[in-house]
Amino acid sequence: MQTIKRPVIQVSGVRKTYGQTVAVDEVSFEVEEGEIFGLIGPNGAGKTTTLECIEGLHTPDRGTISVLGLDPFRQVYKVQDRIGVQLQQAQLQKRIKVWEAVDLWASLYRKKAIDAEHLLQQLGLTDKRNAWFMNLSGGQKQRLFIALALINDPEVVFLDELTTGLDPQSRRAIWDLVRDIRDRGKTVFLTTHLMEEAERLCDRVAIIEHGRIIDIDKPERLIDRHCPERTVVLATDNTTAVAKGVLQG
Ligand SMILES: Nc1ncnc2c1ncn2[C@@H]1O[C@H](COP(=O)(O)OP(=O)(O)OP(=O)(O)O)[C@@H](O)[C@H]1O
Repeated sequence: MQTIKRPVIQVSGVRKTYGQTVAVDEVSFEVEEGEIFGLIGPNGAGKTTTLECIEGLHTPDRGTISVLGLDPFRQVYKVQDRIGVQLQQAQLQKRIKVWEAVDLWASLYRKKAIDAEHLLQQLGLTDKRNAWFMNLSGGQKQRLFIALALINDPEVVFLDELTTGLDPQSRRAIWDLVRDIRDRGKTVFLTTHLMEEAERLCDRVAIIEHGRIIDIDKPERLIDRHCPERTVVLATDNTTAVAKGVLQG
């Protein structure tokens, strides 16, 4: 018997503009409990704007968003307790130590945080607990961001361009960690511009271009439809092959 999964994120007819710029328009999709859902598109397509509307950081001009049955903008505190959000590099001080960052983040939540030492161990950061943030490698920084996003034991985790700039080995290590998060029953929503990342990691993917969703499906079906030749080109960071067609237009 097939289990019916409940949608944990519902986005319906969302439009968001910045002055004259229409960042996203008529965006609709649902993310099911326990899946890794990817939003893929080229630079400027509207990925971050969509993500930030779902996180409650922006209010859409039009349309509705529900996260775990709550309005992420009006019920921001209730939602924040139940979601984990990946930070961007510039949001951590250079001279904060790994354990201090984890301790600080744990203190921001009303509910009891999960065991920080265990979390650092799971993410391979125990040896780095006394290191300054600025002295971590790119992959270690991203692992720390994942640790911070998991500190409140969230039901839904949001990751924005998590592996951009990482070498292939670090990227694969991060993918394993993201799969672990899903396998522990959490829902993951991520943005990427790498088709390879979407293909290897995501259960379902939405393609966004010029602010509009053009297709949603399992990655292998999207590749069949949108890049049947599977022509590959080098991505902007020169490390990963991406499928032409989806990202190159
Ligand atoms: N705060 C802002 N003010 C004005 N325009 C913005 C703002 N944020 C985003 N935009 C514009 O909205 C559009 C969508 O941007 P967004 O950052 O959502 O795209 P993206 O797909 O995440 O791009 P990237 O992959 O480069 O991060 C772009 O044209 C961008 O220039």
